Amino acid sequence: MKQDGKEQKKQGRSGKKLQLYKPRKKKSVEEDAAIQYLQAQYDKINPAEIKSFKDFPLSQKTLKGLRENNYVTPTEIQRQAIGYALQGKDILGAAKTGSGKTLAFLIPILENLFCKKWTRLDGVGALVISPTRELAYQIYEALRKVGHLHDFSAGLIIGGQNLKFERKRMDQINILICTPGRLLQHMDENPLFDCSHLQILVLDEADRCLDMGFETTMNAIIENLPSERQTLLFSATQTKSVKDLARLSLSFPTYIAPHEQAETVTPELLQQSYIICEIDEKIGILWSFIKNHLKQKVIVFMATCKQVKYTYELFCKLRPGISLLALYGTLHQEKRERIYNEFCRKSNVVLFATDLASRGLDFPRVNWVIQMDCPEDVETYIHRAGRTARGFTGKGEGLLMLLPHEEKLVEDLQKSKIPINKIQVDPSKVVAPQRKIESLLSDSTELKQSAQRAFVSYLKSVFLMKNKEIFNVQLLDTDAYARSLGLIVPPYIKFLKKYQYAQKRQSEENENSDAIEKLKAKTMSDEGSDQSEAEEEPAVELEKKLKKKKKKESLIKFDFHNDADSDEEDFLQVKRVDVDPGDEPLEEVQTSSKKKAKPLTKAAVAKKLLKKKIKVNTTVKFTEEGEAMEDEKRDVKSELAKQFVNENVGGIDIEKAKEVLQEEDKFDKIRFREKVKAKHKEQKRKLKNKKKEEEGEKDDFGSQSESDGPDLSWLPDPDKVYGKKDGSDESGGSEEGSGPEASDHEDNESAGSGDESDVDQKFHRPSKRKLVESRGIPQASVTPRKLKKVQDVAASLSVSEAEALAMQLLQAKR
Ligand SMILES: Nc1ncnc2c1ncn2[C@@H]1O[C@H](COP(=O)(O)OP(=O)(O)OP(=O)(O)O)[C@@H](O)[C@H]1O
Repeated sequence: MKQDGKEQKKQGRSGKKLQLYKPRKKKSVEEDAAIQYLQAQYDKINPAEIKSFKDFPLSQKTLKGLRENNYVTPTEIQRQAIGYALQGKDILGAAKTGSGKTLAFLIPILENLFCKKWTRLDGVGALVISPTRELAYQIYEALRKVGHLHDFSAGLIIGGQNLKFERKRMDQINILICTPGRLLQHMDENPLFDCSHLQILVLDEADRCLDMGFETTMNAIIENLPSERQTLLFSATQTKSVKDLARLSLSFPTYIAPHEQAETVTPELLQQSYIICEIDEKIGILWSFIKNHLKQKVIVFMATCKQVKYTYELFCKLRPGISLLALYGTLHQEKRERIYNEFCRKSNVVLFATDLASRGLDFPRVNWVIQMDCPEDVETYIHRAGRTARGFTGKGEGLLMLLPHEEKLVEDLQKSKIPINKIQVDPSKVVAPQRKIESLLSDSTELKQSAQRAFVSYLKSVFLMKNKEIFNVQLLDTDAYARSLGLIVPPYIKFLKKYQYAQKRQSEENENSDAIEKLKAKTMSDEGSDQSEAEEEPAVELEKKLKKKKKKESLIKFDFHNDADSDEEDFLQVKRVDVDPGDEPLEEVQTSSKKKAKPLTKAAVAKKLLKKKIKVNTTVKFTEEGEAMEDEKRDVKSELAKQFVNENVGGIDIEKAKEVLQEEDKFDKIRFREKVKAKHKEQKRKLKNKKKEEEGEKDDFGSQSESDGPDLSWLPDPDKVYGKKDGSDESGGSEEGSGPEASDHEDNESAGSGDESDVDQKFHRPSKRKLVESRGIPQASVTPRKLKKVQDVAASLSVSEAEALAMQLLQAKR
């Protein structure tokens, strides 16, 4: 059927072809004859009889191409697979790494298209899909070398290249080598892309192409391909999954695994060993290894791009004395190609790489493969290790670094027929450039950030691994790992904290549900006896409470969009899950979201204080106007203390501090004495005021101030006029006149004197001293203001009035 469709197509275009191309009648007759002969031989192929490529019924162009590249004797997989492939069978090919699987599918492709007289105008006849760009490039190069004598056009369609350029040429390509993503892009977007006449589909590293990572892409690609085609699957770790094979709709595939009965699944000349070390020893061991293998070609595999990037940057700065290269997925395509070619070319070089370089890449003469981080599974180990000891005679060594709890992997390796031996590291030969790394990091923020990223990405990769028996992030000494990378302060591992928190919650929930179960069980067992309803309540109640708690918790779930590894800031979003909004108040959510706000650490507080230049443990008092008052106690007075404060040196000099305190003590004593004096003065003043007040209350004239009321100092001194009554009057001063007796008399007087008594009460009673002064003391000694008052009052009263007033006063006194 395939053949028929092809023939029809060719006939339909034949007229056009003759006009465009030179007639090649003679040549085509010869070719037809050759093709017929070859095709007739296909059924007779016996792999056991094949000694060289010549023994296969191959076209002269292919044989010449092989010869030119020194391919004379086919490898085991080539011997067994090529015959079946030429017969048009679907193949599942599994063979050790470096055993020549590439030629095992390239030769059948060339022969298939040759026999079908495929031309440029026939479009895509063969499709080879590879999981990585580098591998696709390598296959393309191998095809160009072996198939250059054929007239087919070949194209490499991988990501990171010029899409427009590829688009225009897609309709002219006969053999297409591609990666899944880019192929699907052309299938979806490029109207010129047509693979409806595809003859052969090849999946190199088939198990990888069909695994979870490429599942949807591959499914979409397969849907676009004609179902009538030959399919060849090759890998060192071939899939036998019925599901995978069903996806590809293989028709009775032939399983070819020449090494299935072999003692080992890895190349015979590959010497494999492993060491057990602590996580913080890895960098030192790697550094020492490189320093001891300066004349070798080494590949170092790590778990993540960020680790590769950091180790490369760090080791470049440490200058080990050998070329260093790094190959990982996030590099620009051009750079990836340059590094790939450079590593192929050089002989004394170290390549740090991710698993991007673990499959299929055929770097020549690699001496060592170091697996610095535990491989995900046995398959990954096989592919990584297989980058050395390739081809017929290739030798090589592999070293696997494992953490103590990762040693379980060795059992799996040995079960999978991988001969691996444990070796010990000679500690005397391990020199970790720890100090140098730390100083490099302190000098370069970029390098430090790179280290932080490497740290987090490694932990995350461990966390995401499926095999939890081997990969357990909880068992890692993260602080030690951070230190080994040169990070004195280990970065915050957000995703891990989140996970630990979730786990804690889970265990709490489990405990609670256990408690419920126990209570329920108890209730059930007691049911036979006299069990009241009230006694059943605890289990039910507890369950209800837990349900309520769960509901509350579901309200306050947060969605951390950007995870630990992301360099962006946190973005918190409240996510309400399966909750009836009527059940719980909104406040609940809000308060909880506040609680979830970033915790204020002591370090953060200290930073804030430093930034705002706030002195801790100090009290600042403010006036009512809001002005800061100086704290006298904290003011230093002595010169020595001032000097001490200004020096502001870290640490405490006890002796000097003592001297300063003694000096300050003197000033403190003076200050204290002054304070006591002031206090006494104040007390005296208060007492005086109090007395004055009391006096004022009892005073007939209602005023204590000498200046306030009318001054009657001009009146004659009653003592002088009437003689002294007793000695106490004089000694008591002005206050003596306001005794209890006087007040009694005043009361009586006021009762009988009518208006006059009212007038009396308005005037201040002058002190005896003033009365004396107004008479005897020269006027110059009286203050001008008082003098004026005296004059004013004197002027306002007539002599008789004044005398009457004086008499009244004297009577009252008596
Ligand atoms: N018949 C041969 N004679 C000599 N050298 C060969 C032959 N076939 C392949 N080689 C060489 O062996 C090396 C490994 O071949 P190839 O890359 O095809 O191995 P592979 O089985 O695909 O390995 P992997 O599983 O790692 O992809 C290549 O350098 C290739 O040139």
